[in-house]
Amino acid sequence: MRLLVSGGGTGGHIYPALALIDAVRKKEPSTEVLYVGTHKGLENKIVPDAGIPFKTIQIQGFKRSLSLENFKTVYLFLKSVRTAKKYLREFKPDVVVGTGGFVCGAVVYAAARMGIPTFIHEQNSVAGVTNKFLSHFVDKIGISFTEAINNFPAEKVVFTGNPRAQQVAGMKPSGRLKEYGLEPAKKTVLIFGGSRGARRINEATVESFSFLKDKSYQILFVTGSVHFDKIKNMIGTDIPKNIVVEPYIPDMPSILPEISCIVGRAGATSLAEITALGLPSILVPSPYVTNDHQTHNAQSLVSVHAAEMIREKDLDGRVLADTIDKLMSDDELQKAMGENAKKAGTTDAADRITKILEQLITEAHK
Ligand SMILES: CC(=O)N[C@H]1[C@@H](OP(=O)(O)OP(=O)(O)OC[C@H]2O[C@@H](n3ccc(=O)[nH]c3=O)[C@H](O)[C@@H]2O)O[C@H](CO)[C@@H](O)[C@@H]1O
Repeated sequence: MRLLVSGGGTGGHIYPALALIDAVRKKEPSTEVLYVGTHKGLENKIVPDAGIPFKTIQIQGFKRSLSLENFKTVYLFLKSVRTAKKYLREFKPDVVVGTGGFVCGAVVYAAARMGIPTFIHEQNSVAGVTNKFLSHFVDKIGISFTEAINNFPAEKVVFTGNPRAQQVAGMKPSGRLKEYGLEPAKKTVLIFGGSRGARRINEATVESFSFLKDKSYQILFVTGSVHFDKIKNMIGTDIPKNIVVEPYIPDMPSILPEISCIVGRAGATSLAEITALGLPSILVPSPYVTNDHQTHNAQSLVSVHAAEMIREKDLDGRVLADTIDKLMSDDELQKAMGENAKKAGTTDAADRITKILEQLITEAHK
């Protein structure tokens, strides 16, 4: 298969794409892949680091208010469609996949206009702007929450789940926590604010240190690369012995099976990982995302007693520490929440999507 994938900006759009590429390559080892992103998004580092051929186009998102910048956005969109068409003519993909973010808007739109089979994946319960736009042009749409069907032409929609879930499902503890100076034998709480980190979660975590410093469990606190220096300065040299602070974990799936509880945002790809492994979680949805979709994501787990939710407006060090401690002091509760999380997961998304791509290619050759 010749597979062109585009998606970017944040990890939540990139890791599902990489998981899908991984699955397609496992099934068809001769598959040729090209990934198209921007030089500004996280994909500019994550994709080349994964050894996947990578090309960039320049694009930017629309401002919600009427502004001169929007004229520049339209100009860049039309220019990026031309660049995308050039890449498509050179690479000659059998199928083009978009996993969200502005960049895939231009690439998937260009492919559809050229008559190449197209598929988009929506990770969230409420669709993003790019996927809503693209839904009018693509052949098929994979969703990860049944509610998302309302955002799209129903006849194109297939429930697939998130391919990242399949990648992490069944992974076993590997002892990797040792590399971060943690003790694999101890229970570990992982705190992180999505792929870019979250200022409020970081600040509340630093405030919670004084309440958590003498606990029997340990904490891996991941700040997000851009926040790391500031947080390190805020903490100073007085880091409690049971807490390790890191900017970013490049290979998150390898450490997740050793984690007892996750504290984080409610990004859809993080939730796919949490449910694939059956982990209890404490979720602080970002209030800054389109249509408050992270609260919807979080509620899907809270409603089945798989997660606790703290609204960002209610978050401080004391609330965070108390919520963590309540969960970490109750093995039965951890177990029950973990089991409920696992029941909520779908772990064959990559296989389902691979099958759809194969069908699209077969139909195109008829
Ligand atoms: C602010 C924003 O727009 N967030 C959106 C973004 O979140 P974001 O990019 O934060 O995505 P998610 O929380 O869904 O996923 C984060 C991904 O990054 C990985 N990771 C994270 C930290 C780290 O140190 N190492 C690492 O590998 C996680 O394992 C996970 O695979 O995309 C999601 C999926 O469309 C959306 O639901 C979110 O609302």
